[in-house]
Amino acid sequence: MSVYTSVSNDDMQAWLQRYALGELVELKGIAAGITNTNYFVTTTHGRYVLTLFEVLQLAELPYFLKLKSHLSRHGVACPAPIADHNDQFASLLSGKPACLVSCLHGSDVSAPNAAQCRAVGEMLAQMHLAGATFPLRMDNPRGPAWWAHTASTLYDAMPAADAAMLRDEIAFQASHRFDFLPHGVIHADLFKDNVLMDGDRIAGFIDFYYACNDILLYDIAIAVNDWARLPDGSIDDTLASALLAGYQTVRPLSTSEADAWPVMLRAGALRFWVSRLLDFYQPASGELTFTKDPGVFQQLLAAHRQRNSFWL
Ligand SMILES: Nc1ncnc2c1ncn2[C@@H]1O[C@H](COP(=O)(O)OP(=O)(O)OP(=O)(O)O)[C@@H](O)[C@H]1O
Ligand SMILES: N[C@@H](CCO)C(=O)O
Repeated sequence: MSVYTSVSNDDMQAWLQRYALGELVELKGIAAGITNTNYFVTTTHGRYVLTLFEVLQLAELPYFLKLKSHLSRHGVACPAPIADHNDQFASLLSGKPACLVSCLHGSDVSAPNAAQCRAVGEMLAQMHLAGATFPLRMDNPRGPAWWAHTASTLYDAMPAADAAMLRDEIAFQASHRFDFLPHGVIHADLFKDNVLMDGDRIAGFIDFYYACNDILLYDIAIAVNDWARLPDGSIDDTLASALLAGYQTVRPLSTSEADAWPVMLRAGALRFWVSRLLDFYQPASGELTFTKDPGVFQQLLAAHRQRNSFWL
């Protein structure tokens, strides 16, 4: 149960007075989720999701909440943050930065079908277009400088063959930069558990807390690496093609983007191999996150490195 911070009904009712949302009817902890504490909040006006941020600080939230607000205002399926009477999206509750967002009707899927992958691709492209008018900027905190530095702290702890592969891929990526490709706001973590589906329709993208400015194609690669990945670590070409086809109904890829695709898939796999290795070898103190298997992304990266033909 990921309710790390408890909120009493009295505290919630008092905090709700900051909003034009009526009176508290029910407060129910959400079991899913790893990083933050989430509750369903029912008031006399409707149903919302309360997030208490366990890691991010109050001052770090405006970029992410303003982005969600911008995207939602542009019709991208994602929760809309609710502003309080001070026109703020976040304030402290039970000692933690907290916000309320609209509640979506959907749930995440673990084994998506092609129609769902197509819908994800289409919505991702809509998000990329809508992001073009978002005025704030955020550098990618987990880009090439981060993975190179992080890997340097891990090599000694890793089996020699794995460390050699990691070194080799980091050198490969350093010699294949695509900074000339279209950039914009990317989600950067659009895994299956960060999309709520309502049948084959997207109810909403969630968890924008790695969103940043980076290469748009990289965002597609991250999504394909999770949405089309089979339990054995290989990529299902039908699902990958469906996601890319959906994307291209909205934003067709250029020849330069198509040429960069195999390298970008490797970059997406590398980024999550490194973050999972970091969690595995150097778990943060006061650990709230559950370690996910780094081997999955090493396996995927190895498959991408061996493959000669791709879907673009
Ligand atoms: N706006 C929303 N509408 C409906 N349900 C939501 C909404 N936001 C979150 N949820 C539900 O809460 C669960 C946990 O949310 P989320 O995955 O964002 O948790 P987290 O701990 O903040 O992030 P993570 O698990 O990625 O570290 C989701 O799987 C979903 O079931
Ligand atoms: N989606 C990430 C975790 C959150 O960043 C992973 O599966 O490693």
